[in-house]
Amino acid sequence: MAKLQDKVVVITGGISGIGKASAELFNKEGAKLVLVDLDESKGNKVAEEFGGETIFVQADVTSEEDAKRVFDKTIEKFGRVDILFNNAGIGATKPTHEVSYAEYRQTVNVDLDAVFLFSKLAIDYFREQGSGNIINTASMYGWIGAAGSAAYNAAKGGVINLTRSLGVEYAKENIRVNALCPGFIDTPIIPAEVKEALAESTPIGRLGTSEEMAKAALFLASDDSSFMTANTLTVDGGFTAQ
Ligand SMILES: NC(=O)C1=CN([C@@H]2O[C@H](COP(=O)(O)OP(=O)(O)OC[C@H]3O[C@@H](n4cnc5c(N)ncnc54)[C@H](O)[C@@H]3O)[C@@H](O)[C@H]2O)C=CC1
Ligand SMILES: CC(=O)C(C)=O
Repeated sequence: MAKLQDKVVVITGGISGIGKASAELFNKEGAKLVLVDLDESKGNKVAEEFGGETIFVQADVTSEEDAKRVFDKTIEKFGRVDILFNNAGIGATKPTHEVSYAEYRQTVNVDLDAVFLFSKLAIDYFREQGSGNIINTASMYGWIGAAGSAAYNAAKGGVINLTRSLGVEYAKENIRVNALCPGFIDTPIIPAEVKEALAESTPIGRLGTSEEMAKAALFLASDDSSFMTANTLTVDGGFTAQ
């Protein structure tokens, strides 16, 4: 039996990197997908590759109006929503003294505030339905300090504790909330010129792949993790143990 048969899954940042690999795996496991991202033509192409049970909704995750439209389209097409994968994100690599307040706000807006916005809207449907599952892509940088990405790290730390708080708050309503905390993964968010150094700094000696993150996300999305909520899954090649 497929692990996500007929489950309706909304994946933000679903057309690149970790989100796209997860969409591919979830699709193989029988899910109906709503891919959410910024680039309309790329999004429609990716959705077409997946076939009839996938739609793409162009949206900026920081916009409340766009977020509401995502759920309206999801209900219009599939009649329900079972899983929300808050995965969209932007990196931020600059010394803090060079970061403007507007840049800080944008990082926190995409990487943290949007997770609250989408979760809140999903929870309304989940409470009505009597079940639901939220997966948030945080980061190992939510656990540790690292130079040059203070806003990003603050946002991801916030995602971890937002996850715990929502998980505790809605556990009795059959709504699970967990976070995936990847280490350095080979996706477009990592600048090409630092990949080798990041691989060397990782105990396993390489970057992780999007496909490896997708398998971890599938664990959180499926009943394989049925007793897990308000918690985190760190998949980092040993980085945070150093
Ligand atoms: N690649 C890595 O080493 C790590 C990535 N992460 C997190 O994984 C998540 C996925 O990132 P990757 O797959 O690595 O990068 P990616 O750049 O391949 O994917 C991120 C996606 O989010 C979308 N996105 C960005 N801003 C958006 C907005 N305002 N509205 C809608 N969509 C938006 C992008 O267009 C892109 O498709 C992010 O939350 C990132 O912070 C966490 C730890 C490590
Ligand atoms: C993007 C990135 O490098 C992490 C660790 O989140």
